[in-house]
Amino acid sequence: MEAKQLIFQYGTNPFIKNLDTKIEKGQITTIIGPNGSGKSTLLNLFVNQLKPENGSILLDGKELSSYKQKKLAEKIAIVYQQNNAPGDITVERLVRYGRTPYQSFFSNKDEEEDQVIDWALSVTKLSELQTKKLCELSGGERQRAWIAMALAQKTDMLFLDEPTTYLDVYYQYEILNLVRELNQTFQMTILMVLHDINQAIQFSDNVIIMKKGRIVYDGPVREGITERRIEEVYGIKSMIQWCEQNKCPYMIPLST
Ligand SMILES: Nc1ncnc2c1ncn2[C@@H]1O[C@H](COP(=O)(O)OP(=O)(O)OP(=O)(O)O)[C@@H](O)[C@H]1O
Repeated sequence: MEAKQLIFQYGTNPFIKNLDTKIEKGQITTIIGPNGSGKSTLLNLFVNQLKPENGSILLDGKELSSYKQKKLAEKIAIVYQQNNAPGDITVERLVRYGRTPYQSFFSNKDEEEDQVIDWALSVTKLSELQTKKLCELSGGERQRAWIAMALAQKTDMLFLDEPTTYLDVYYQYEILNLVRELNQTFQMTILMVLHDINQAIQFSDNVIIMKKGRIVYDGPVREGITERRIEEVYGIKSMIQWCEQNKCPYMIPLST
């Protein structure tokens, strides 16, 4: 997936100007940046929820805007930070909604549909909870249910907008480990927005760093996150250290 010379504006002032980027197939790309830098805007442009003023977004070499909504839903699944559904809906029913793009008058056999639902529930470790209502789940379980629904769409690409917000550190890592597993086991292309820089380092191949609607860095995560760039983008001093156990760098914000 590729964005070329993208221009987008809210109201009259262009917010995103001549933005170019490429989302690498089969990799995990994370968008980071301060509040209001344009992370969700970019993600929403990539799923055709927002329309650019100019420039193009290509998906498999074809203009994103030329895809019918149903066809696009067979290619990209998205999990938002806050998802809405009636609390009394069961997990199984929610996950079944993920099959909507595939439903037609000549519907697939029920068995095939059930197999996909079972697969999505099992990957997200929700098989035992499938008869529970959403309102009876913990925050982490609920987020997994939304991911299961997205998986039921059977897409190659999974986009997530701040999937760990409102979760404690245990569930944050549970979700991020699941995302990594989906990437490694099923070669899903992942694009997500995260706030936590250390989680971005730990779980991504590539990072897009945004500030005020433009891309400051776009490339391999470990090369992109430097003390200098953290200061330039977030305005804070920091120290990047090496964690032997995780075999990856981590960023410590400094208080002065
Ligand atoms: N619907 C809208 N109408 C007008 N301006 C908007 C709208 N949505 C977002 N903006 C503005 O666009 C800018 C980018 O917003 P966006 O939500 O993409 O940032 P973000 O990096 O995802 O922020 P956060 O980290 O706070 O979620 C902000 O200045 C925001 O106020």
